Amino acid sequence: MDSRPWRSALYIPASRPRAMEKARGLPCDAILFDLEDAVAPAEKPSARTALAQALTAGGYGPRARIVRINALSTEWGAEDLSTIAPLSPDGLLLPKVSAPEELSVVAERAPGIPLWAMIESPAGVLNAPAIAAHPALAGLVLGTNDLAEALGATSRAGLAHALQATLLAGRAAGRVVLDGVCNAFRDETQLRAECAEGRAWGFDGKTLIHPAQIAAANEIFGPSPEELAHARAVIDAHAEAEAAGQGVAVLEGRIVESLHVRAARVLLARANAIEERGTWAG
Ligand SMILES: CC(C)(COP(=O)(O)OP(=O)(O)OC[C@H]1O[C@@H](n2cnc3c(N)ncnc32)[C@H](O)[C@@H]1OP(=O)(O)O)[C@@H](O)C(=O)NCCC(=O)NCCSC(=O)C[C@H](O)C(=O)O
Ligand SMILES: [Mg+2]
Repeated sequence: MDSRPWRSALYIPASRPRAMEKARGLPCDAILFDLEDAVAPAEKPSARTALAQALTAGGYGPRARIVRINALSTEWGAEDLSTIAPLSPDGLLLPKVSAPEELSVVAERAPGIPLWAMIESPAGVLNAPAIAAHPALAGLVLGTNDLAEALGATSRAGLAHALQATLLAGRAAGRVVLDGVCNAFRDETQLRAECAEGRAWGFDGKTLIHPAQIAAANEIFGPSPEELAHARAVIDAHAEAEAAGQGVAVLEGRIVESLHVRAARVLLARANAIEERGTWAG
């Protein structure tokens, strides 16, 4: 079982060297180095070079280093791929994926590198099951800004069906699925509400745009002390029932079956993986 946490995935425009430097000390689970929409056309070549230097220099510790390249249909995509793939990032994030064939083209040119797909168009959502099932795919990332524009949605509620359909597709294929960003990066209340909703729906974590958003995402997508205590109690109660020859236990007025024990073990394993990250020093 892979217990790697994905609570917080921070976008960093590769055109911001100070931000790429700062990320070496930030407690996010993943860094999404961006060569796409956060980088202006005139800055694309210099951002690509700066990112290659940052990846070569290293120092990102246990944070997953995922690079969002420009689509291969753009004038920058091919060079992004040929520059970044040899540096063995932990993943390549492809924007605006609408069909699994787009993954195959990249997988052929970057064999062995896990691919991530941004689902941020109506076609992407409708084809999410086939995209999620692609053998090179590690995870799906919701692009709620592009999706809202394409759908004409003016609230997160208007995106709910698309978000949940993507989550369903990702889960059916056993992939990591990350929620979209909260644009109001100084609004802690809105961020916490989105994180709580995303976690309740089943997302593994949230994509972020500012370091100030990391703590809330880590807290809300990570197991709470109460959840951990409950998980241990579930395991103990089930073990006691089993020792007494019963298949089902009762804890605090609720039944506990083996599926609850499985879920409790997953939670404890994730908590251990988070703890093992220790101090987050580079
Ligand atoms: C939103 C920002 C432009 C704000 O930047 P700024 O005004 O510089 O913020 P601060 O002054 O508060 O910064 C404080 C310090 O934090 C560092 N910083 C800021 N942002 C980041 C970051 N993302 N990663 C790492 N470090 C960061 C600053 O350098 C300051 O450091 P220090 O010098 O030590 O004080 C900016 O946050 C930003 O550019 N964010 C990322 C925007 C982005 O990537 N957007 C694209 C992805 S969102 C998207 O498109 C998803 C999807 O495709 C969709 O369709 O939805
Ligand atoms: Mg987008």
